[in-house]
Amino acid sequence: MRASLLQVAVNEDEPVESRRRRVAALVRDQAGADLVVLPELWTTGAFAYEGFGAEAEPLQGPTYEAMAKAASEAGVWLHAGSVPERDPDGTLYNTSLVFSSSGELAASYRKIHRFGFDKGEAVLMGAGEELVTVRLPDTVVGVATCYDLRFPELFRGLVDAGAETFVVPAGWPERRRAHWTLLARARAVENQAFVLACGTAGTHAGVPQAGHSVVVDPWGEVLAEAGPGEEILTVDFDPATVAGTRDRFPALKDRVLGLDRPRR
Ligand SMILES: O=C(O)CCC(=O)C(=O)O
Repeated sequence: MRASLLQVAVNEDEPVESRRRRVAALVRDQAGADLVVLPELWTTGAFAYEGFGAEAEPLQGPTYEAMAKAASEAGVWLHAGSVPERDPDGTLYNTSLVFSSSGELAASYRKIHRFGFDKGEAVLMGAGEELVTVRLPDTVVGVATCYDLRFPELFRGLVDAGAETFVVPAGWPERRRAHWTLLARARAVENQAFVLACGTAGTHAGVPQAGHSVVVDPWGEVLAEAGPGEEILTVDFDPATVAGTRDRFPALKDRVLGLDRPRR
């Protein structure tokens, strides 16, 4: 299976509509890949909180339209990263969109763990409540977004729902880059799954982005890692490795369930 992670540069000097057109062209260039992955909030920038309201879209908004078309033109499955979605009730969500190779919406995921503590996304956006997996021709993908990477129980939930490959779009900041790589590898090892973690490059709202998108195999080995700038990271991997690893080293079978709840 061939995946291309598009580590898009998100800088404020590029208008959102230009970036949308540029990214659609990059997706179209990936014909031949099985899966293309975009980062979190690549239209607005994950830290450009002030723009969330103005740039928010209905689910089937301009980014949805452009990405559905690009996926079908390239004939690739596309995890189109996330958009600031405005629900009909007015609530904003950080929503990921996954399209099939014919451009149908296969899944959408509203980010569960919102980042910012008492500001930014954490106060401006609603929290998703549903775990999302999506069956691709060669693997079952579990979807998570950026800050979600810090919450292993979410990934265990995705494993229980059948996930073999985690796709994690992000807008991870440079200042915590060491955590990004470490957590991507940890989620891969503990769940014996592939992790495809796609961040942004550039600087927006004064926050330099980490780049360094990474693909990790179920043994925790880094198969490919991007540098800091805009880059297309292409990797070939065999999803059957997941079942092989889980058979040969069946640690997931030794789980003791319910330890995340206090016991009497
Ligand atoms: O957890 C982190 O360090 C970064 C998270 C983040 O930037 C986000 O979720 O947007």
